[in-house]
Amino acid sequence: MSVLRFDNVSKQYPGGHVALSEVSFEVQPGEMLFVTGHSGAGKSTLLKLIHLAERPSRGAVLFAERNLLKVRGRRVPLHRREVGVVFQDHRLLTDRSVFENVALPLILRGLRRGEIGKRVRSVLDKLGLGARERALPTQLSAGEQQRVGIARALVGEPRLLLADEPTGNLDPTLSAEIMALFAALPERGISVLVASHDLGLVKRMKRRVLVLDHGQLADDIAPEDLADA
Ligand SMILES: Nc1ncnc2c1ncn2[C@@H]1O[C@H](COP(=O)(O)OP(=O)(O)OP(=O)(O)O)[C@@H](O)[C@H]1O
Repeated sequence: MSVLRFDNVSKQYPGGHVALSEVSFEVQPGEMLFVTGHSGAGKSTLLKLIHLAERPSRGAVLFAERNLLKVRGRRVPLHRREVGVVFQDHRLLTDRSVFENVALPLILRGLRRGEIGKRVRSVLDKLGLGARERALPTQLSAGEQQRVGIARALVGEPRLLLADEPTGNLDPTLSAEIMALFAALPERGISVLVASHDLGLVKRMKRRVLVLDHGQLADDIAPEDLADA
């Protein structure tokens, strides 16, 4: 069973701009892949359709065989529990501590305090942030801030992690560290889909790459074919 399937998905924004055109692909559980392409190619739009920030104009997006068109109203938050999202600007609450930022998704779910503490500390430890739980985001380095964003996306134990230009603000060393964190997730059964326009970084990771060109899926490159791409 695939974790994600796009069946001939098109997205036309109000105003007429076609951001995605008849895109089809499938992602298996525990697979890590990239989506790349020029600015405006449709990378962010593709991710938005998966976490239901946008809806397709035509075609179907299936998550664990569930057609997301049928996910409406109160079911949207339930769907989002299964999909963690990491943004380039990490979108942390600046007046809340690292612990509180990461705890937020679990508080919204109504989990008990003890359970929240256990889960938040476990994910902070895994990401090397155990000693920083009381810090405010502004007291952290850029790489640490991004790791807090990743911790918040992972604390709910999603099936799929989406990351939109997650290393856009980081230097090459920190980018490589963040990518190594992502690359370790598939062995925990978490699929990872990363949007990035950084071709060098994408190639170094030696994973499957979807290439978007003006909204069309121009290529779907297997890791073994990457050197020739
Ligand atoms: N809300 C919107 N309304 C209208 N057009 C939009 C909207 N969001 C995106 N677009 C357009 O859709 C196209 C695809 O945008 P998208 O953000 O998906 O591209 P991208 O590949 O992520 O680009 P970038 O690398 O610059 O972030 C662009 O031409 C963009 O201007």
